[in-house]
Amino acid sequence: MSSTIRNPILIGMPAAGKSTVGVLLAKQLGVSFVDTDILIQTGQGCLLQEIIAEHGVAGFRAVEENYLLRVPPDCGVVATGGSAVYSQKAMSYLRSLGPVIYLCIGLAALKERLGSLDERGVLRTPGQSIDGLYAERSPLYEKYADITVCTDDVTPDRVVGVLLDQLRLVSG
Ligand SMILES: Nc1ncnc2c1ncn2[C@@H]1O[C@H](COP(=O)(O)OP(=O)(O)O)[C@@H](O)[C@H]1O
Ligand SMILES: O=C(O)C1=C[C@@H](OP(=O)(O)O)[C@@H](O)[C@H](O)C1
Ligand SMILES: [Mg+2]
Repeated sequence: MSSTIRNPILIGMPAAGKSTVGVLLAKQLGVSFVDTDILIQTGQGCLLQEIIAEHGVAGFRAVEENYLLRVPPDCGVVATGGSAVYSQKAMSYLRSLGPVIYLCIGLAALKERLGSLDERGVLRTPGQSIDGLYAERSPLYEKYADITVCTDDVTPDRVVGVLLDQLRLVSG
């Protein structure tokens, strides 16, 4: 790794930009990039939506936890799926690998970016609204965050710039 910054772990709501920003950040740092959604899909040999359809919300969480716990220690930047924070065990493990970065987004901007929750395969209880999901998850993202960066009205490149400044501050 080109600096003392170890394995930044990105968390946040679906469509906050974890996958988009993660790969750009990895390129800037000269390190690898892992998207845990891709780890799950390639490991299971099917799409996330298919896992959710077959095993339900609780089943998907169990599968996801298993893959999060197997993220290798020197993996570079990690983009998690939005539901990663439901596993305290997985979050404790990921926090041991590097700083956890919460990419936050306001509810209005999220609604514009997100589109259909079902098409994106977002985990939720039947009939749960975006507002309900946002209220349920925001405290979890805040609880695990070492660094929080807001992404409303900010381009992905600019988010990476802000993040690099913050990471250098915490890494000394
Ligand atoms: N900072 C940003 N500003 C505007 N659109 C963004 C930004 N970051 C990501 N996007 C767009 O939002 C969508 C979701 O991004 P993605 O990286 O897949 O989010 P996540 O991995 O958090 O679910 C994509 O269409 C992406 O191009
Ligand atoms: O928030 C969620 O419930 C989910 C987010 C997805 O990842 P992104 O956050 O990258 O969209 C993916 O892990 C899965 O479809 C569940
Ligand atoms: Mg993603």
